[in-house]
Amino acid sequence: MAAPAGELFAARVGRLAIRSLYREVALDGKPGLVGPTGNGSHPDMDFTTFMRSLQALRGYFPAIAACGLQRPGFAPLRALGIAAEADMLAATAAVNTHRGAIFNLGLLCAALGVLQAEGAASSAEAACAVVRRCWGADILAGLSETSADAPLSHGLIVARRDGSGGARQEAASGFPAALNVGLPAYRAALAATGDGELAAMQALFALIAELEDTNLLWRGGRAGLDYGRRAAADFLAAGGVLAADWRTRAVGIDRDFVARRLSPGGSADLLGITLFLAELDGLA
Ligand SMILES: CC(C)(COP(=O)(O)OP(=O)(O)OC[C@H]1O[C@@H](n2cnc3c(N)ncnc32)[C@H](O[C@H]2O[C@H](COP(=O)(O)OP(=O)(O)OP(=O)(O)O)[C@@H](O)[C@H]2O)[C@@H]1O)[C@@H](O)C(=O)NCCC(=O)NCCS
Ligand SMILES: Nc1ncnc2[nH]cnc12
Repeated sequence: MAAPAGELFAARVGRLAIRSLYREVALDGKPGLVGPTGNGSHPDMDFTTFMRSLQALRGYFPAIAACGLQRPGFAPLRALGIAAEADMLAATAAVNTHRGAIFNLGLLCAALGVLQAEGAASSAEAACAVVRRCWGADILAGLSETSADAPLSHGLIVARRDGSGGARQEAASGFPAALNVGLPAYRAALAATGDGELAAMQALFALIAELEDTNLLWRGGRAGLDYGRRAAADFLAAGGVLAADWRTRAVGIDRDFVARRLSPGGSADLLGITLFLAELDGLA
């Protein structure tokens, strides 16, 4: 018997989510980040840890897309996200690989479910607008909440110390960094080179240059964030991936990030989201 349409839809969304996260981690030479041939500023994880994490999340993205078909409030999405975090931590021996992605990409998968239920076409702009419209207020409420079951995260610590809205602000605002920075950089570099990996690298540097990445803030404070953003902006000003010597420059930035223990983990998550959004037009 054929699977119901909702199940097929959710499975398609889930496959796109996993593929986008795979493309992010498989991109080699990212500064300070884990890739297939290095672990950047992360002694506690490597490429295999990320593969285990992705395997553990295979069921989550279709499940949250299917939940979106019911046009849910925030509470059921949060419950799915918390369960997925537990699955991730069990698969990685308690290393945090995809916390941001579980949250960000989970919300976007649910948004696609809402659009499908409303009979609306899916696009990057429409999916981001659903997240803002349907769940933005509940997401922001979490910024001021702490309790025994919601202990202080690194993001909440830097929110209080440095006044950064972090992952919650980005999601509640409808992912402006992914829509207005990552996606245009990705599309322009893809048009110029025809190479998806080069385009992804350009998008990553564009995101690092602009984002208030709470991982950079957590690891390096305001000076670390400023350093990381300036290094990425200089890379782009020198031509980014269109410059003949871009790989040498990227290797130098990676070396500098590792020497300072800096990791742009939030920008890496938003690259995963950018790659997801780039494939949304026409996903029915
Ligand atoms: C709402 C949550 C995302 C929690 O957010 P919060 O800010 O309170 O908590 P964090 O634990 O800091 O996680 C946020 C992660 O989001 C990524 N991120 C950072 N900046 C941004 C940004 N500006 N925009 C978007 N996303 C951003 C980033 O994720 C990556 O970093 C992870 C590694 O982080 P961490 O362990 O802190 O780093 P290390 O430096 O390695 O630690 P040490 O070695 O020093 O110990 C990595 O996983 C990347 O993903 C931030 O870390 C959400 O998690 C939440 O509330 N969940 C509950 C479930 C829920 O509500 N779900 C809703 C429906 S899905
Ligand atoms: N490739 C990566 N390396 C380190 N942290 C990350 N968070 C998301 N992707 C990451």
